[in-house]
Amino acid sequence: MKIALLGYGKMGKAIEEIAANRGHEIVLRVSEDIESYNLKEIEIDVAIDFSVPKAAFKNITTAFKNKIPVVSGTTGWLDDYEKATEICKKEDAAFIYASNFSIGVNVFFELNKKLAQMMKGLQDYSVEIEEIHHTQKLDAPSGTAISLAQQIISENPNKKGWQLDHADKDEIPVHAKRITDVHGTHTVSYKSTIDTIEIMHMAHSRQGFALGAVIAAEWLKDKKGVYTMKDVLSSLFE
Ligand SMILES: NC(=O)C1=CN([C@@H]2O[C@H](COP(=O)(O)OP(=O)(O)OC[C@H]3O[C@@H](n4cnc5c(N)ncnc54)[C@H](O)[C@@H]3O)[C@@H](O)[C@H]2O)C=CC1
Ligand SMILES: O=C(O)C1=N[C@H](C(=O)O)C[C@H](O)C1
Repeated sequence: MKIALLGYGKMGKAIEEIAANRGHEIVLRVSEDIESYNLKEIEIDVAIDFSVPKAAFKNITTAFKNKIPVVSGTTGWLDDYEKATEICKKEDAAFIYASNFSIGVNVFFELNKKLAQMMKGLQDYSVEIEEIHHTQKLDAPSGTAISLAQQIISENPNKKGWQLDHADKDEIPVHAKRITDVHGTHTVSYKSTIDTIEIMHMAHSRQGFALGAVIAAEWLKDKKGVYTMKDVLSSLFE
């Protein structure tokens, strides 16, 4: 598979290594807007975008206009997600976005939904989310923490939204901490005066995110349409 890396930072480099181990070729490494490249001149099977919030939408939709399938893991640009999916469909391209490509986190997402279903009627418990990441991270809270909050909100009619730190009773407080060299730790806690129930995922490196993104790219390569990581991992969750 010929891969274009949109964003060649920490994740771009981790993906390069895993892609090479799986027999793929990196044909383009981009650290600026892809409008400055003539994509028609390069043979690309799939683009993998791990860049910066301000660049993601333009780079992803430029790839769609060149009929290149896109796997995107960039966080912090999701106000434009619906617009991106419309352009994908209009251009008959293919797209997977995930706030977290790690297979472990996708299992954690399923646990989070199940736990939220079980806890929604237990009014003595209050729910909160904590995420910890390295100090270079540009966005807060993390995309993964937002996904976790949205999953709880979908299951629990008493929760209408989320807020960083100080939340009203009908909102979920999300705490974002920045500590050197932490790859990504997410905890969902339900606390009462009697006890605490917690689920936690801790990434030990960037390998899990990178492997998940390459698996998603292999799965998406010959497809059209808009998908999620749950589609990619459907056989795991049957
Ligand atoms: N969905 C997931 O599983 C994961 C998502 N992420 C997200 O991926 C993104 C990148 O993370 P890192 O690699 O750690 O960040 P990084 O800061 O190491 O790399 C970002 C790269 O984007 C490049 N860039 C800047 N402007 C650009 C433009 N206009 N077009 C293309 N590239 C441009 C920068 O030169 C830099 O090399 C972040 O949004 C992060 O939250 C990170 C890990 C896992
Ligand atoms: O920036 C990171 O590093 C990460 N970002 C993603 C997020 O915002 O959820 C995923 C992972 O936690 C690492």
